[in-house]
Amino acid sequence: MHRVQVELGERSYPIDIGPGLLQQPQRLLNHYSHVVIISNDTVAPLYLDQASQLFAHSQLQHFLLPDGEAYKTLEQYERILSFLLQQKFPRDGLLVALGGGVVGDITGFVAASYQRGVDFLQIPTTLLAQVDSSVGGKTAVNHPLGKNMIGAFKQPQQVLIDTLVLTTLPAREFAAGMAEVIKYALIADAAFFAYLEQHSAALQQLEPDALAAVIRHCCQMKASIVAADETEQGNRALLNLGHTFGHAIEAWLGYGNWLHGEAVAAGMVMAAQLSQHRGWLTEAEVLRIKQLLQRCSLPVAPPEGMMIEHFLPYMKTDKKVRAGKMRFVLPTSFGYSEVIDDVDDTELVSVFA
Ligand SMILES: NC(=O)c1ccc[n+]([C@@H]2O[C@H](COP(=O)([O-])OP(=O)(O)OC[C@H]3O[C@@H](n4cnc5c(N)ncnc54)[C@H](O)[C@@H]3O)[C@@H](O)[C@H]2O)c1
Ligand SMILES: O=C(O)C(=O)C[C@@H](O)[C@H](O)[C@H](O)COP(=O)(O)O
Ligand SMILES: [Zn+2]
Repeated sequence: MHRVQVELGERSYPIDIGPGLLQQPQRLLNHYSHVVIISNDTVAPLYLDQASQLFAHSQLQHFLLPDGEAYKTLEQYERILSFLLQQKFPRDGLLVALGGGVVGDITGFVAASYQRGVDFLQIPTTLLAQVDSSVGGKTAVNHPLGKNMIGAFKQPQQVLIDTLVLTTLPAREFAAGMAEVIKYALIADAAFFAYLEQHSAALQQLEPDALAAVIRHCCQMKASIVAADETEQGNRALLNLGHTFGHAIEAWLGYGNWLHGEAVAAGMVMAAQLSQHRGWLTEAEVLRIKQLLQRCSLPVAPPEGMMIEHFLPYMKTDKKVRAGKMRFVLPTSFGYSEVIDDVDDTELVSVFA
């Protein structure tokens, strides 16, 4: 087992990574008298029994959401709150998110707000959730007018990553997780990009050593970024590479039509093309990015029919907007990205017309 620590003073917590952790109750740091596991109707039949064994000494209940990004909504958030209130769930209880990023984000937001905050544990079951969404405390639900627009920062008490659960993950979902993995390489780690080029086939075959190494590396990178900037006042925004475009794609198509990771993949290519336009990346470097994404079965262009005028309304309400100006995370060299605030509509139209 590997442990990565997120250093946030009194809100610090460990991320434990290894095969079979769902069957190791001794890994749990804290014990609670009341526990509610929140999952969905795809993950629960696979892993709810195992996860329940972790809490054999607690009063345990579960709540299942319908599966999908389309249900990361205020309506489902309210359903969970009503359940907790009906069950008289106490303020010193523990909520457990068992699932992918959708379950994690909505459970985290409930944990941030139920009785002004209760403890929660992340048990991420997708690659995307294991390398990204379960770490760092961003929680949210979507709104038709914008992605993740309603939420809070709320750190979990612990993140428990059982790498064996990835054996049941559909290939398309694994690919979506690879988009966030490649994102870390483009933010700050060209050597990691080269590693991914060499190991993308092994990763898709779930080769245990490569998989554990990649999950650990991404968690370490995210833990460092979050420890330095918990609430995104500065460099945490780098984790948004590809998301300014990607979130627009998800919202414009209707949540769930493209997976989050797929939208981020296309968004990272758009960001790279903007960098090429500015002379920060060469054509060959943009091609290298596209080729790795394609080798991971990810899209490298926006959806058919989506033009820059469809992106702009969403991008103008992006959470990175400051003083009315859009800000973009762009690679300023290969394997290094920065937040850029002087991109205007004219440049976007000229690059993506
Ligand atoms: N909070 C953050 O920092 C952060 C970071 C990245 C993404 N996100 C959010 O995460 C969400 C995407 O997460 P996701 O990609 O995990 O999608 P998801 O939660 O929808 O899960 C993907 C699919 O896989 C299924 N599934 C989950 N685990 C499985 C398993 N082990 N075996 C079989 N099926 C399994 C799910 O039921 C679902 O159908 C988006 O809403 C995105 O905005 C948040
Ligand atoms: O943790 C972060 O910070 C991220 O930006 C990680 C992203 O992968 C994630 O999709 C996040 O939810 C996007 O941030 P948002 O603030 O634009 O919702
Ligand atoms: Zn993301």
